[in-house]
Formats: sequence, structure tokens, C-alpha cells
Amino acid sequence: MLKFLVKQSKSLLLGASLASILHGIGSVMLLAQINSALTSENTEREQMAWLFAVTALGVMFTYVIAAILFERLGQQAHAELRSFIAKCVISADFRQLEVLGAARVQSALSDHCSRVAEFFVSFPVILTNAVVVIGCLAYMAFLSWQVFLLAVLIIGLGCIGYHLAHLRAIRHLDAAAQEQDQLFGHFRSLTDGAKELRLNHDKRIIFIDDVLRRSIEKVRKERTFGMSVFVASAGWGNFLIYAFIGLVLFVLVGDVPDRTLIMTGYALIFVYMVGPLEALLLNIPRANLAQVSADRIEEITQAMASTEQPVTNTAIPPLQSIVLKGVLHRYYHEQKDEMFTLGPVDLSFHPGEITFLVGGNGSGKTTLAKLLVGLYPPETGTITLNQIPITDLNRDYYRQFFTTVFSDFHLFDRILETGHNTDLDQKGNQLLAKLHLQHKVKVRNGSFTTLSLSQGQRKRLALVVAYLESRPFLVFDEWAADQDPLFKDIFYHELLPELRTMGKTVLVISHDDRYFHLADRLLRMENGHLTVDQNHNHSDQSKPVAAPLFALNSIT
Ligand SMILES: Nc1ncnc2c1ncn2[C@@H]1O[C@H](COP(=O)(O)OP(=O)(O)OP(=O)(O)O)[C@@H](O)[C@H]1O
Repeated sequence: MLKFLVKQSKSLLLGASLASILHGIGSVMLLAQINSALTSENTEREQMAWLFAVTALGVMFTYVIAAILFERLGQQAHAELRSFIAKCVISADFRQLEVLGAARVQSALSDHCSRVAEFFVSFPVILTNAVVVIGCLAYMAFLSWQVFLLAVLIIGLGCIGYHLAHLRAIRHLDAAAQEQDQLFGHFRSLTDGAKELRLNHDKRIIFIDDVLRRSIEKVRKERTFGMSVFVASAGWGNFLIYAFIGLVLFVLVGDVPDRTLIMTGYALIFVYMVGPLEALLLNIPRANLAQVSADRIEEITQAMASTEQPVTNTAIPPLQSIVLKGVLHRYYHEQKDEMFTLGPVDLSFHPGEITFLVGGNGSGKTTLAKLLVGLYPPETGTITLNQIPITDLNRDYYRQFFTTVFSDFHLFDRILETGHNTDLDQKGNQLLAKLHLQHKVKVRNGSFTTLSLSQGQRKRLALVVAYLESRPFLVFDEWAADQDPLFKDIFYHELLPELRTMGKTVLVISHDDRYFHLADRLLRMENGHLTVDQNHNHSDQSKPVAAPLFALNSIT
């Protein structure tokens, strides 16, 4: 993932890295100039002062350029990562997304993204300081090859210690990242379960102490431990630096004639090098943290990889038939080591047909609807649309034939519909008036003015959106369950017959046995097995529709 981002912004990164390297080189040049100023004759002073001033200005400019470019890179990486993950989520198979869970996606979009972006903040620090350290070592080699060899030996020792610490620390940082995905799920419960938590003191305490705090603590502990190991190894690195300084000053440089002069030179290099070395040791862990987050993002996005072909042309021909043959889907429940099997289902749908699907809770009605509309690909069996088999290549296209209102539907505040550019507000407001919502909410500039409505009212809004979509097949999953008797009546006696007249195909999942007789066909689901009710008698008692709802939308 990091490699991908680095590749994406190659030229910017090259420019920023070059500026960082120049900044590092400039810093070492300054050091060399200070050292020779301390030891040179007075006659060369003026020339050296000019050179010093020019180098200092260069160091300042390269610093500013590198910092600005890396900030841009960081922000760009953040934005690109977010768009990339969002695209992966949109194109992911629905079932994969269900299994992955919202919390992990949220965690990837927020925390992991920020940490990866931070890499671009720590990278220039690492780069600049690495150049300074390498420059100092080179300068040291120029002054004395023995001291240089000792430095290389000590750096080698430091690297081994750091690598061992790194392996240990990464294990803990990984564990923290995994726990954090769970934590995001708990954060969601804080808002989604706000009512339940306020109404029940014991539940609130258990949730906060046993669930939330435990998870927060685990992330804290694992991350603290991981980072402490890094800091400890930084301490080890620090110790080695001073051991090196001690060895050079007190052992290597013996009683030579120019001892003071040589000591001044080394002391200057050491003092100059300690800061960058410490910065290196502290920033490498940040880059490691970014790597852990990048790995998590990669894992999550790979789990969402889809084999489906996204639809390019959404123009759809008239629906003639949809046939399910031997269609089967299974859910595996890990905790109980149980399998729920739906099917095999043989079923066909034709235009102008109202089908009711009834059955007990958990019998598989919603699962069948998800299979029918192409949200789940069948594990075995086939679905054909107008006699064309549906595969990964055309499933996205197939889904465009459906409008659904599932019981866990989502309302977007903006009506995301094309083809209504000029009259979307007008049509939307007419539909709202038909559904008695005109005093509560309006469509303005293609958006609902509010979504703060009762559940029944929100479902009516979902119906408005469904009507605006003008698709040939409509699926209502217990739509009428939250409606008052008047609207239930309107739904079953007016809207459904109107849809039939329009030639729409409708699947209604329902527990309202008072209205079962209005169906053209009654299907029963029992523990994943589908049967057609052979005794069902359709008796149409629909009322004449005074002002058909679909007429408003001129659906043909
Ligand atoms: N996302 C899922 N992951 C795993 N198992 C699931 C999932 N959704 C449903 N199930 C299981 O599949 C079975 C059928 O569920 P489904 O939602 O299709 O039933 P339903 O007939 O629509 O129920 P209800 O009338 O309560 O809405 C249930 O036993 C449930 O435990």
C-alpha cells in the first residue's frame, strides 16, 4: 500500500526527497565550515563568511521546500487513500462487505488513513537526518578512517538491537490495530445504541466498563508496549552514541600533538550528529506504525476485492422474465458451528405480477430477496433475466432492474437520481403530497429538507425515492409494517394495484395476513424452504385509484 502511494506521487516525492537530501548536505557543509572557521587563519574569514551565509540560506530554502512538498504529499496520500477505500467499498461484493463489517471499514477510512498519511511527515525527517548522519560519518572518515570504522561497527550493533526490538514491537502494534477495528464497532454502538444506554443504567455501566473501556485499554496497552519497545531501542541507540563518543575521545585519540584541535573537531561532529540520530530513532517507529496501518488497509481492501464487472450502460430494456433455478445460499454461523441454508429455490417472475412472500422470523425471506436482486450471488443454481444467464460479468447490470425498500433501508439526503434534472423537485414534491408528507418535508435542489421524521414517515420517503427510480421490479421488505392502518390500506389497496396496472413486477415481504388475498401469488418460506401456496385465491378488492401515484412520475 505504501509502495502504491509512493509510486502514485513519484515526481512530487522525488522533488521533496531531493530538497531533503540537499538540506541534509547543506547542514553537513555548515558543520564543516564551522569546524574550519574554528581552526583557520584570520585572512580567510571574509570569504568563509560569505560561503557560510549562502549555505545557511540554501539550508533554509531546501528545508521550507521539502516541508511544503511533504505536507502536500501527506495530504494527497490521505485524500487518495480515502477515495481508494471508498471505491473499494462501493465495488465490493455486498456479502463480503457484510462479513467484513462496518467497523473495520470505518477504522480503515479514519485512523489507518491518518497514520499512513503521517508517514509522509516522518519520511522527510528520516531522510534529512539520515543524510546528516551519513554526511557526518563521511566527514569523520575524511578526518580519521579508524574512527569511521568504529562508528560503522557501533551502528551495526545498534541496527541488530533495533531490528530485534522492531520484530517484537510490530507484533504489539498489529494487535493494537486489530483491536482498534473492534473499537470502532463499539464507538458506533455509542450513537446507534444511545437510547438503550440512557434507559438502562446497568447496561450502560457494563458497556462502558466491560466492553468499551476494555477495548480502549487493550489498544492503549498494546500500542504503549509496542512504542515502548521502540523507545527502549532508541535508548539503546543513544547509549551507543555516547559509548562511541567516549571511546573516540578517551581511548582512540591518545596523546597526539594537536589533541585539543582534533578533539574540538570530533566534539563538534558528535554534538551535531546526536540530534539527527535521535530524530532518526524516534521517527522510524512512526514510519513503522504507518506500515502497520498500510498493511491493515491492504488486508481490508483485498478482502473487498470483487470479481464483478461494474455496469457502464444503465439503459435497461423492458423486463420479460426473471427465472431462478436451483438457487441456493448458505450462512455459516461460526460461534454455533451451524449453517443456515436457503433453497434450492425454483421461481419465476413476470411483469404485472404481485407476489407476496410470507413466513416466520428468520425463515429466509430477506435472504431470498437479496439473492433475487443480485446482492448475493447464488452459491449454486442460476438466475436468468430475459433468458440471459446472470454471471459476475452482468450482475451489476442485472441489479439496475430493481428498486428495493429493505427494512434496514438507508435514505440519502440528496436524491441521487439522474434523468430528472429539471423537474426532480417538482415530481418529488408531488409524490410527497400524495403520501401526506408535504407539511413535514420538501424536495429542494434535489435534496430532502429534513430526514428527521418518524420511522413510518421515513419509509414513505423511501417509497418516494423508489418511485423516482422508475425501475421495472420493486421489492418491499415489510414496508407497511410501520404504517398506520390508513396508509397500510393505501399501500395494499391502491399502490400495489396501480403498480400492477403499470406492468411492474412486485415482490412484497409481509406479515399482514389481512391483505394476503390481494396477491397474485403467495409464497411461503419455512426454514429456508420455499413453497407456493396452491390454495391461494386472488380476490382483487382494490379501490379505484383517484390520482395514481405513478402517473405523477410518468413511468412507462
Ligand atoms: N448477514 C447475515 N449473516 C449470517 N446469517 C444471517 C445474516 N442474515 C440473516 N442470517 C440468518 O439467516 C436466516 C434467515 O434470515 P432472514 O433475514 O432472511 O430471515 P427473514 O425471514 O427475513 O426474517 P424476518 O421476518 O425476521 O425479517 C436467519 O436464521 C439468520 O440468522
